[in-house]
Amino acid sequence: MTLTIDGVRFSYGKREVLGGVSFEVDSGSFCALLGPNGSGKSTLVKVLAQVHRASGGAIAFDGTDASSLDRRSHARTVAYVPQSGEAPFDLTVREAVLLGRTPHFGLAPRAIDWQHVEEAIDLLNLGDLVDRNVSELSGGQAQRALIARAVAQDTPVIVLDEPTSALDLRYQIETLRLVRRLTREKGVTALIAIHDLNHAARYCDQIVLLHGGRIVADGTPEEALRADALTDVYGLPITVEQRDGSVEVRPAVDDAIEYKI
Ligand SMILES: Nc1ncnc2c1ncn2[C@@H]1O[C@H](COP(=O)(O)OP(=O)(O)OP(=O)(O)O)[C@@H](O)[C@H]1O
Repeated sequence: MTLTIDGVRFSYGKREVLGGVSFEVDSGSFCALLGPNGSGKSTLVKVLAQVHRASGGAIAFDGTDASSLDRRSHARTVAYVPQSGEAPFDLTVREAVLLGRTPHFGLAPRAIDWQHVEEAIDLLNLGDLVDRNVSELSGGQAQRALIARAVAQDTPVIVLDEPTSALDLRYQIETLRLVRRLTREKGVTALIAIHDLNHAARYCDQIVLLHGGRIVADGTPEEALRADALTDVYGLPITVEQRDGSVEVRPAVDDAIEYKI
């Protein structure tokens, strides 16, 4: 399913934080949304998840305007992985993952719903934790439960807000590989807000770079990750090299120079 974001604007009160954002993610593509703190990544992901309503522009799924979908149809189209602090705390892991199935069933979950739940639990390696309360989990375990909930939702589009921020290196890589697998094997269209430029370059097909609520680059990792643009956006010298078939981004920081935080 093609995701089209066309001139999306959003303001918190009077302060505009998305100033007309437009890009498209092809069906079955894995797109990284990059940009420094405060550039608008989470806000855009929340607009896509209908947590926030855009003040201008439009979002479409295969040409269907998102605003024409009711809540249930939207939830059958887009799964949202929020940041780990937003986990549903009063539930067990299994119950939290089952929440992902609520757009699909009526009064009670069916066998097919439990099948999706068990598959997602298995994929995220949560088998030992299923009966634990989400509030008792570590940040990374709770983050995996949120990802499992979105996987169980079994939607053609998935949007993830820094899903790897609380994960150790193994689970960062496994999560990125899992999302990429969903794109490759199930044709899911994925958009991930992420800070690690090298992980984005390695696992994603498309990079969208945001700065101050506007897009400054959009393309393949090779096209979008340019040293001059990154240096400008992140405010410190950055070099970009090709290594092992992937783009590698490195800060070229001179420790003698003071950078303002
Ligand atoms: N609930 C809110 N109320 C008011 N302003 C907000 C709110 N949430 C975010 N902002 C502001 O909107 C801007 C964009 O924030 P957003 O969280 O979308 O950025 P981000 O790129 O995801 O940042 P980070 O990398 O730090 O997570 C920031 O200036 C932020 O201060």
